[in-house]
Amino acid sequence: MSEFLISLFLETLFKGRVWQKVKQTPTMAMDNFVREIDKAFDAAKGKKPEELLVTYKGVLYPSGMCRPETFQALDIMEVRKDDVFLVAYPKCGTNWVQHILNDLTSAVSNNKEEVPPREHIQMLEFGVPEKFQKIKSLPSPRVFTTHLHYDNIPKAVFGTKAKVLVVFRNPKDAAVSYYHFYNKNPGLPNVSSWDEFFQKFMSGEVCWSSYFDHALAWNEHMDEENIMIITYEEIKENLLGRVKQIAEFLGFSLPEEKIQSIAENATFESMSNKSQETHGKFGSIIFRKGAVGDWKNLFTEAQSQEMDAKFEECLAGTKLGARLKYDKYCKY
Ligand SMILES: Nc1ncnc2c1ncn2[C@@H]1O[C@H](COP(=O)(O)OS(=O)(=O)O)[C@@H](OP(=O)(O)O)[C@H]1O
Repeated sequence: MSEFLISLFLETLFKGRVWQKVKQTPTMAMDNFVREIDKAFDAAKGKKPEELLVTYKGVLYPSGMCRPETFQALDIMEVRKDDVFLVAYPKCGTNWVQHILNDLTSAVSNNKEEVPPREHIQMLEFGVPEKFQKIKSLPSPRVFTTHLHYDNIPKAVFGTKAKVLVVFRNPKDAAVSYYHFYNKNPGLPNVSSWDEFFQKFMSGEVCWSSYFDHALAWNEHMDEENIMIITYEEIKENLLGRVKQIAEFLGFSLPEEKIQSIAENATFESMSNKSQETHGKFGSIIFRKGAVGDWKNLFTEAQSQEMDAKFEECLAGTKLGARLKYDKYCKY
């Protein structure tokens, strides 16, 4: 089949006119995904800063990716008990852990040759509402990702036995990563300086709202059945061990060599080397540095103290606060 016919076919598929079980190679699915992100990237370039954001139920979102109709359709999404949900505040390691989950679920999937173009639709709040129709025919186990606050995740997710993996990162590195993302991503309005962004981050005037509100909500739910919390720093400390732990949480039994190869494919080096292929123009924006402690290059002493005080006020003495190892990762 010519490239033109393949793209026409996938385009039709994505628009919802045809949706059946389709045998695609991973490369076909990925190429289509990359085309879609590149399109979104180029479309955002012509927009005015005020057109780049949309507010839904009091929370800011990038208008190029999120629309009210999709949030409404998401509220009534059908959830399966073997679905896997990855929840992460922006810049806490979403793409990293999504990659691990995709590899783990592919490894246990019986229909390995059928690779649905799931990358289009994995992020719950992105894209068109029609995608929820397509989602219905995806084979299990399906993997979904979201940056949404606990309160905005469909209740059905917690009403089933679906597994929920929640990723957090220390707030100082998350803020720095988010700052660079705001400035390099044409889909978000530029901020004039780190100082300006720091204040926005602290007050929650950023897309998906306040880091601290997200953390406080998860602190209340982290011990519930089918919920597992993991931190960026824990994965960084021991990638192989964490891949194993995630596989156990999902109830997957895989050979040691498979776990090892999934971990090898999930190193920052491996993912950033392939990022052009996997994420198109967003590749170099998402896979920036992949380090712990980059905050020391931007935070002033006063900003560091302000963050320390906020952490003390919100999360010190909490279970999630302890897991974040604030003193180890956020102090000089
Ligand atoms: N494999 C691997 N190892 C280590 N670090 C990694 C990896 N993959 C992504 N990253 C880093 O995660 C940061 C991006 O976070 P997200 O994927 O959550 O971003 S997004 O909100 O979905 O845009 C971003 O962090 P910064 O480099 O600090 O900006 C990425 O570099």
